[in-house]
Amino acid sequence: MTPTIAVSGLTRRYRGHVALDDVTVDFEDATITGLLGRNGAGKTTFLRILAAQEFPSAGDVRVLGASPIENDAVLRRMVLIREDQSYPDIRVGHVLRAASWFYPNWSGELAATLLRAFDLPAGRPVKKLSRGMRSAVGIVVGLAARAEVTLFDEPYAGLDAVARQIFYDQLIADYAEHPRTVLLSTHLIDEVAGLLERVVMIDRGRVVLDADADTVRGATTAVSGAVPAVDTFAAGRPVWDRRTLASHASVVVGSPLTDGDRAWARELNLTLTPLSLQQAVVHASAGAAGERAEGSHA
Ligand SMILES: Nc1ncnc2c1ncn2[C@@H]1O[C@H](COP(=O)(O)OP(=O)(O)OP(=O)(O)O)[C@@H](O)[C@H]1O
Repeated sequence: MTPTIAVSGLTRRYRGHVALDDVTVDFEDATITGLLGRNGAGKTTFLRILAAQEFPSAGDVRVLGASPIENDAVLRRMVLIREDQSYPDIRVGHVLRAASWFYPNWSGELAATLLRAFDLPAGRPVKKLSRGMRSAVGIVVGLAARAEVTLFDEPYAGLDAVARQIFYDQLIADYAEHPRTVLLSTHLIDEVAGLLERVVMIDRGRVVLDADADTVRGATTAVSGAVPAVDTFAAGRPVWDRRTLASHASVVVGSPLTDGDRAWARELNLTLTPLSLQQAVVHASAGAAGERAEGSHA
């Protein structure tokens, strides 16, 4: 089956700087993927290229089977909501009406529900809204568009914790009824961990981790105890972090543990602590980057 988004060899250079470096990645239909990475990693550039708001220096991008560039038929089936989304000087209700004309799957009912949930005044000019309220308008458009490809780039600037939870709840509820390909770029990994089915981490323009979210979670465990016991247990496993304090050691093991491993850890008096998705992703990407560096030296 053709993937909803197919990216191959994508590179984006800005003068001397490489923002995306030979990225090859696919996204299937009906998946919520977290697009993760540090500041300046290349996430926004990647999403903007998918939405044809930015152009590749090299490589190929297909969205819904075609190039999105100047392709109205594709662009109407995708939505990109950005953190710094700007709107013309019109009222909230007009923004929603314009969006309803553009997006063929637009749900007026969902837009009305979201407007109420975020307590947004339809008659107020967007320019007079607070920063968080402006973000909420973006989220209303992004969800009510029900676009087959839904891209959110850190969409919650200024949104308080309650409003962010409304966003997550509404996204998951509407996605359950109308599955689509969702990419969510975020730094709040643990906050969205429950939503994510897949994580793709970009580091300095390259994909350093692409995995099922549950696999990443299940594959990373902190193991701590007496130094010799920890070292015995960790021998032969991928170790992504190691700290020692006097006779105590703590390592992050980056491979899944079997029941036998757990029983052995108990015998060795070790403490096993599963990592949160955020911690797991940080270690997994550092591990992957390390392997990449070793590979390049080989
Ligand atoms: N128009 C541009 N001109 C020059 N450099 C750019 C341009 N747009 C992006 N870059 C550079 O490309 C790199 C990737 O930027 P990008 O905005 O994609 O990162 P990001 O992962 O979204 O970061 P953040 O999490 O901080 O939003 C950065 O080094 C940035 O400075």
